[in-house]
Amino acid sequence: MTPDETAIRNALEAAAGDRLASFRLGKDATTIVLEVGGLDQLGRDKLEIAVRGAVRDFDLPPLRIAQMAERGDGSPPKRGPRIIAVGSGKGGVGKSTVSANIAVALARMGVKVGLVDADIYGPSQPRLMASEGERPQAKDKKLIPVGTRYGVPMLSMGHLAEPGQAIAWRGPMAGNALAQLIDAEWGDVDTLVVDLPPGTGDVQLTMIQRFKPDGAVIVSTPQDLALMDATRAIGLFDKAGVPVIGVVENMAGYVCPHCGEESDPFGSGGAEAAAKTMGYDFLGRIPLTIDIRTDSDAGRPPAAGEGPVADRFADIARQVAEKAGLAEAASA
Ligand SMILES: Nc1ncnc2c1ncn2[C@@H]1O[C@H](COP(=O)(O)OP(=O)(O)OP(=O)(O)O)[C@@H](O)[C@H]1O
Repeated sequence: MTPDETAIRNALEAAAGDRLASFRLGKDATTIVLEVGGLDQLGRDKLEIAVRGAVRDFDLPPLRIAQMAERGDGSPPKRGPRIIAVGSGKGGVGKSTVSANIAVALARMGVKVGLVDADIYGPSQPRLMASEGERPQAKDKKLIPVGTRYGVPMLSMGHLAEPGQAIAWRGPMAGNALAQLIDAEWGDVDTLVVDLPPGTGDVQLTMIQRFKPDGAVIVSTPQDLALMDATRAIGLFDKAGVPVIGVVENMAGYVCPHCGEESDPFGSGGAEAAAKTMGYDFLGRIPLTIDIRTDSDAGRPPAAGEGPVADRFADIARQVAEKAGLAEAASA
């Protein structure tokens, strides 16, 4: 395979995921076969558009795209655990903190949940879940998730990179590494909480299209700017046909470490109002507290403990479970 062909294949895989049945670069034609079983017409059209877009910048002989429906019965393709994606419009709003704590709270409810840190720019889950420095083993070319003391097996881009090394993933490379994290040996895990990279660019869109999350949770701070960004994040999931489970407002209200009084230096309620205006569910509000930061930095997710913050995460997780149909999974 020439290097060019590898690049084209990577781009195709990033766009089509396991829907790419075959690809052949001939002299007179570029033949791409897509597996479209279980997709409706709109889904098929979107897939083809994504594939055409992915190879647009390559100088190729004319494209010949064939669609085949091996699973012609309309059943969805066989896949692993269901995916709950956690996204945000911009960085630093606490998306990773909220993802980790939702996963821990779900595990406490009895959901068989795993955590994937897809944040290629700054993977922080190993620190949050006290699994820094772990290296996942592999079996039959599949990664085996790292166990954590919170009953949530996990995999992170941070586990794949050397500690302290900056990660400069290019799109297709990131897509392939992420695929390894999701398509891992998850055992009896039936739900994956996936902490997406912050923002709403192409990397995020490609990931969402490729891994087709079953639902999305949006994390936002109360500030206006963050809210506008959150709106963009919602738009991104809408565009990809991923149902938005709801919005979590983080860093809402400051809880004084001395007297426990809650004040609102950045305002609060903005995310709730915006979510409701747009017709999305509001899942809850997490205050800004020193304890959340210090405990998180020390690898102790507040949701694993007791107290008001743990209760709030439990409440958010309960709603996520209900809305994503995980409750039956937990009680089954
Ligand atoms: N409710 C909170 N109270 C206090 N500190 C918080 C809260 N939520 C998050 N933090 C702190 O804010 C910082 C950023 O949080 P986090 O890494 O979860 O954000 P993120 O949106 O995932 O960021 P990034 O874009 O870097 O991935 C961390 O130091 C975290 O401990």
